[in-house]
Amino acid sequence: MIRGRFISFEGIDGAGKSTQHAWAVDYLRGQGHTVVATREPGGTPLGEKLRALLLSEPMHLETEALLMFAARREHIAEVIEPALARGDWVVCDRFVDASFAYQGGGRGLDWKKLETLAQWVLGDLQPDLTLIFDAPVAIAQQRLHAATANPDRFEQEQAAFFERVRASYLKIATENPVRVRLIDATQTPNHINKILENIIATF
Ligand SMILES: Nc1ncnc2c1ncn2[C@@H]1O[C@H](COP(=O)(O)OP(=O)(O)OP(=O)(O)O)[C@@H](O)[C@H]1O
Ligand SMILES: Cc1cn([C@H]2C[C@H](O)[C@@H](COP(=O)(O)O)O2)c(=O)[nH]c1=O
Repeated sequence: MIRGRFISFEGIDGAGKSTQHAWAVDYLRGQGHTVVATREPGGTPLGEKLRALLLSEPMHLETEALLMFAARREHIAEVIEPALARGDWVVCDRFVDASFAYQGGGRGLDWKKLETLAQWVLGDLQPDLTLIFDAPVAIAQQRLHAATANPDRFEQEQAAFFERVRASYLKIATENPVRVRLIDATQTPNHINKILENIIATF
């Protein structure tokens, strides 16, 4: 059995990542692939319970990081690894880069602690392809405010927090030029669909 493929979608809140994630799942299914559409934090019954806590309850930044990785451990064991072993495509709305960008960049948690957690929880697992949807914070916040009546704990953060998260995503893109593709998310959804089609066809 040929191992499946693993694609993660990343970006600051409101950049338009979930819109493109939904489109890519439909597109890949239309191409005849068996696709597991999933997300983080979440993707398993336990992970979704942790997600509800993470998005609503105030907590220490290290507790936040540990819960993100606890949800991820469950997700990898229960969903991601079995799907890849079956030969399926895993298309995940956020993965480990979000921990570096949000808990590391946004909250200021020591990058080395995150690397230790990532080594423990992921081992050698990495997405085959990561799409980072990049937009200026002001544009992302405008989109978010237009779309969201009840912002969650992360969405309520100030612009300066998202500037740090965005800078971390840009650093991750620069440091991982093979795995990561940076996408200008200020373009129209249709234009971005075409860019994704090209990337998926050639990766
Ligand atoms: N390319 C785009 N141009 C204009 N508006 C967009 C674009 N992509 C998405 N939107 C709109 O912006 C809003 C946020 O989109 P979406 O939920 O995909 O963002 P997100 O990055 O996944 O945010 P979050 O991480 O908070 O879920 C939605 O109303 C969506 O319709
Ligand atoms: C995986 C992961 C996520 N987050 C944050 C980023 C977002 O604000 C929320 C998830 O909400 P979304 O609507 O699904 O984008 O969680 C994080 O801080 N760290 C992580 O590892």
